[in-house]
Amino acid sequence: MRLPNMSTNFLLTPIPESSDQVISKDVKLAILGSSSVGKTAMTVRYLTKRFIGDYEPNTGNLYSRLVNNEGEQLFLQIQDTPGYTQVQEDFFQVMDSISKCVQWAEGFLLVYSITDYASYQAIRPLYQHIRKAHPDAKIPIVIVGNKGDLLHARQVPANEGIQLANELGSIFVEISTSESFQDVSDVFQHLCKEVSKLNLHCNGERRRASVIPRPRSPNMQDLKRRFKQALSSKAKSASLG
Ligand SMILES: Nc1nc2c(ncn2[C@@H]2O[C@H](COP(=O)(O)OP(=O)(O)OP(=O)(O)O)[C@@H](O)[C@H]2O)c(=O)[nH]1
Repeated sequence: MRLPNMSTNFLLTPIPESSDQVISKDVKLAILGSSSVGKTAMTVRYLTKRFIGDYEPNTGNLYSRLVNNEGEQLFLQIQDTPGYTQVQEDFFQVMDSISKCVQWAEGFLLVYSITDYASYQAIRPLYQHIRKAHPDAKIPIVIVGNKGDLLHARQVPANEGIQLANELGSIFVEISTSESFQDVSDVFQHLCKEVSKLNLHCNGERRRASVIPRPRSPNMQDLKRRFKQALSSKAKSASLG
């Protein structure tokens, strides 16, 4: 599903044309938070390993990638969402695209900057928005305190992040996107794993692996045997009648 009003930025690894295997799992993640907390930087860091300093304010890009998560191949889509502040002119438009994104995604990164207390305060309403949209589902959510390298400018103590996450029942991690690719990667990988587990659970069946073999052509021996069986039971019922 494409989200309306959102451009698509495909950092796409081509899907291999394997003869007898098809990719079976989609994982749809969304990254939400106030403006300038580092949502785009985090996403690009995860997908390219690089930290790129400056981005245009983002209006909502969808990134797609094939990833390997603990041996399981996933078709990962990450929706980067526009940052919002409650005073901005296009607040309702932004909230509308965030709402669509919240409906669409299966796992969420809620990001604030440790240097911006208001961005921390935006996490709870975003969290409630997600819970409202998915009242019955145990949607995986990770709260991320980003810009952990800017300790001199810290406005949000780490224990406030921990406290909020405990209260909301989600996972919390403080990271620096600029300093650690590994930390960023761990967050995304964790969320992929949780969504993938949940999908298994929700489908009510254990899918054997991330790849499902294409159906094979019918077994001729088996067809002949069943045909014979059908003929003999017909013959029996004719002789009885
Ligand atoms: N020092 C430091 N700067 C960071 C970090 N992560 C992001 N930034 C910087 O923060 C600024 C905002 O980053 P973006 O990724 O554009 O933030 P965003 O949340 O996508 O912002 P919007 O597009 O407005 O929603 C950029 O100048 C980044 O270089 C970090 O971990 N440390």
